[in-house]
Amino acid sequence: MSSAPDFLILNHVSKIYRRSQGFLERLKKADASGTKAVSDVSLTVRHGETMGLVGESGCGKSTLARLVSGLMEPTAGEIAFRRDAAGRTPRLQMIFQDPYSSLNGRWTIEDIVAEPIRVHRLRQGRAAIRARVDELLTQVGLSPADAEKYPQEFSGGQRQRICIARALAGEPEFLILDEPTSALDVSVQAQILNLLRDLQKNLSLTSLFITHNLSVVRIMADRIGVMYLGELVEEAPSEELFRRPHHPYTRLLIDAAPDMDIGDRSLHPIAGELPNPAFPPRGCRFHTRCPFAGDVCRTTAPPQKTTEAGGMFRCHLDLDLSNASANMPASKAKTA
Ligand SMILES: Nc1ncnc2c1ncn2[C@@H]1O[C@H](COP(=O)(O)OP(=O)(O)OP(=O)(O)O)[C@@H](O)[C@H]1O
Repeated sequence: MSSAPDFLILNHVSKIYRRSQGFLERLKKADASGTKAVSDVSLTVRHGETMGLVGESGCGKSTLARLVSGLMEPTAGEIAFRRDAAGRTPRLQMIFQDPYSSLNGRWTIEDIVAEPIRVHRLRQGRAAIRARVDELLTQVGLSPADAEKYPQEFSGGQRQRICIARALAGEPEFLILDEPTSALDVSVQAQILNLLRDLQKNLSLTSLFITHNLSVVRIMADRIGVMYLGELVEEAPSEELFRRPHHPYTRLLIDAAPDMDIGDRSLHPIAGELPNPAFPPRGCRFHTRCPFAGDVCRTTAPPQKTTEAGGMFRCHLDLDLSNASANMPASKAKTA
């Protein structure tokens, strides 16, 4: 386990999106509390570490990212960053999925990348700012000559490089990456992931990396948290999570992940539908799709268990999922 100091701590964080109910919903006795997008999530990110967050669409990953970034307040729980001697929280930047909509088409690349430098007063004077823009463009694999151009003159991968340069321009200590390669072609995806990995190493950034694709997060993250219907169901050092997953959902995500080495593009879907997060199943939220679910899973929320490798999981069962696919309930359940 890393001995680095704690950088970010989430303590029993929840977020409910309230909504007004229609007449029919009241008749059906629908849950008035709204969508529980994030439910009682506790997590620690250490200094210099990349924490990956993975789960299917709708599991609450982006909501968690927005809570951590301060764009939204949690309904319950606390989010605390390590502060420096002056009591300041770390400078934070975000990189989003869609490099098309996140760049202003009327601004030149120079204006876009220079904006955080100006806002945070990181360089003084036009020449110094321009020199820094050139340096950043080079760092992300673009050319200083690109500074004069506009976003629409670039491909998706190049636009994501511009977004990365803009994020780095703010000299962040903490980076939130929300599906930064999901909108890109698979070959471009690999280039951007390589770039991000090099930057992480060279700039020793602490980051939260969000994706629905376990293959991607495996390349990027030191630790991985797996979310299902708003809950963190497993969390472990990356290699450990792949070597010995403890939660059936993690096993299914591993089986669903495309093989990045052979340029596989397809994420094989997981059987069964994700239930509506406004009405999560009783007991273990995953029981409706779990090939191992027993009676206790249908009635009682699973306890949180810790592993020898410094991970945690929430499952009533203690399954050996290291090899067998969870689609085939051949795994040995030691306890039920
Ligand atoms: N502003 C909102 N108002 C109401 N419900 C919302 C809002 N944003 C998200 N939700 C709901 O909260 C749940 C979690 O959404 P969230 O976007 O956090 O998940 P996600 O795992 O990031 O999925 P995706 O990858 O599709 O963005 C979903 O059921 C979603 O419909």
